[in-house]
Amino acid sequence: MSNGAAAANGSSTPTHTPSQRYLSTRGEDTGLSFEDVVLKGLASDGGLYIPEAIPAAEGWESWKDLSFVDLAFNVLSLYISPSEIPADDLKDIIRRSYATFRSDDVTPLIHLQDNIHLLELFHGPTFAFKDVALQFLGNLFEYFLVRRNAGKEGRDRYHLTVVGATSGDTGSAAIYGLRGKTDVSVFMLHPKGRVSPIQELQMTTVLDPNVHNLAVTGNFDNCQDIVKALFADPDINSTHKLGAVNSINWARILAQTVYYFYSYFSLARQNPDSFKIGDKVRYSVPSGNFGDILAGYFAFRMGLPVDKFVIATNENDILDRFWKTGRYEKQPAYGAAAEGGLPADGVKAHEDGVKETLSPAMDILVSSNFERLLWFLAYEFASSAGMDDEWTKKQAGQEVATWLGDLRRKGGFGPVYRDVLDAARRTFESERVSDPQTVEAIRTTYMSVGYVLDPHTAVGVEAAKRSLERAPEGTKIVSLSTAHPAKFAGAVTLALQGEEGFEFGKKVLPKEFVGLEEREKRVRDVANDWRAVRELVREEVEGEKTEGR
Ligand SMILES: Cc1ncc(COP(=O)(O)O)c(C=O)c1O
Ligand SMILES: N[C@@H](CCOP(=O)(O)O)C(=O)O
Repeated sequence: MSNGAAAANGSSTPTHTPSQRYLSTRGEDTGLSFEDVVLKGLASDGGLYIPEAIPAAEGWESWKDLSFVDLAFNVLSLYISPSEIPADDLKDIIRRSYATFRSDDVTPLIHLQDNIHLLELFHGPTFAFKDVALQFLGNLFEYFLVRRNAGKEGRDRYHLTVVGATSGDTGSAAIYGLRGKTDVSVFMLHPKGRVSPIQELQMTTVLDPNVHNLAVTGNFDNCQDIVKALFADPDINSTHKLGAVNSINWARILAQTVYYFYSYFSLARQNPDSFKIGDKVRYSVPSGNFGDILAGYFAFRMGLPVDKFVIATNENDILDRFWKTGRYEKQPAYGAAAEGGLPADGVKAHEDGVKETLSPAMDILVSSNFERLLWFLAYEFASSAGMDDEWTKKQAGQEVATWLGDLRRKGGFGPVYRDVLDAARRTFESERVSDPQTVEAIRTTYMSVGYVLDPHTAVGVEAAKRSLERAPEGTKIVSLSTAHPAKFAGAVTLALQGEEGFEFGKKVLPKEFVGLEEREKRVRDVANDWRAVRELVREEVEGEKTEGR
């Protein structure tokens, strides 16, 4: 499969290159514009949007000294036609999105130890990597809505009803990206009692009238399923324009692609003697919904020299099991949980199969973005038949629809064809990191270099170390640091309590989090029932529209 995999297919958007037109992974929606897919979020056939072709980043080497904002403009313009967003407007959206970050580098790279560098992605407003995409997406929604609503009044205005699911971080990042914006209501579903106390406070202390926090009796996957059920419901879709902030929204993946390029150039700048532009780098990515690592895959397919992506999972290890067995199954047929009862490392497994770990944002049973990778793997497999591009794409869409149908009906699919698995293994490898190993990674990192890792980042660092043991001598790895440690006080304190010089309040806690628990909160409990959520959404949006917001 080449970088510019597609030829133009006679789509309805002739001013767009193939990488600026979008199709659904399940094959039924094609030829959509960037604005269409950003506002729709999820395709009507239940699939996720992907560009019809991955563009080659021609001359990417010359981007090496660009600021984050200028680099972002170069990357994003390959996927967004200037006929949709003129260049100056896109530059302005990007500039405003990253002006809210506490670091001039936006996503600074630091040397951790040996050949491991950390890509710090938590310098945005909510101290999590999600801000990189959600600050941008919030401004993008606003841009499209202002344009659509020019000269319109009252009920003629396009009102976006954002519904999202969070295991902790997407929620606050989306809320901070959208709070107070005109013509948008935000409904954020989190699993009640299964996000960290700081994460919960970050969401529930935002009192803007357009923000609604819903605590669902259930797990993250139940929240994600409710969101998908709402998108699939013709009833609410005819009365409300639903919008997505989860990584099912293509703009989330696209914005995250930028920091793979940026970190690559930072690595070259910081290591002039041992890493040159053109050398291959390895990335370790703490993974749950597979969005962050998929953004890296796009950067790689655009031409960034990457030797491997390491998928780092916690004990909710559906991805790790896929890479080991070729089977994608909610319930493991092998490994700790299959050995009967609680696994040896003592993690609590809920009846629903999701384990409650020290890295709760990754407590996810089914990784929604894996579907996008599956499409590219299926496309590559189908292209060996030597048919034309239209046939090949159709075939890929059908294959994905069959796999996802089996996942829904039978709880899993696979083993996939050997060639598909081999292709997945050429670009990715995987590691599963248990809670005790996570604690140990936080402790040993602190003891050796004095750096405090958050538990998700620790999963990535532990996987990075294991991967380097297999890698060719001198390989450099960038491990993604996806959240600030202060968001996960329990895990960090468990690992570091009593260690010399460690004091959570002084060493870890940023001033922005002090006093959060004293603030007023707003949250509603809801059952794990998508119809009940639908009625609540209707009621609230009606109220907002009546008040003219
Ligand atoms: C802190 C943190 N790390 C890692 C992840 C996993 O990222 P992804 O879901 O994109 O795989 C998440 C949640 O998405 C997260 O919040
Ligand atoms: N870990 C996420 C779960 C939602 O994933 P998303 O990237 O698809 O929004 C979270 O913290 O909410």
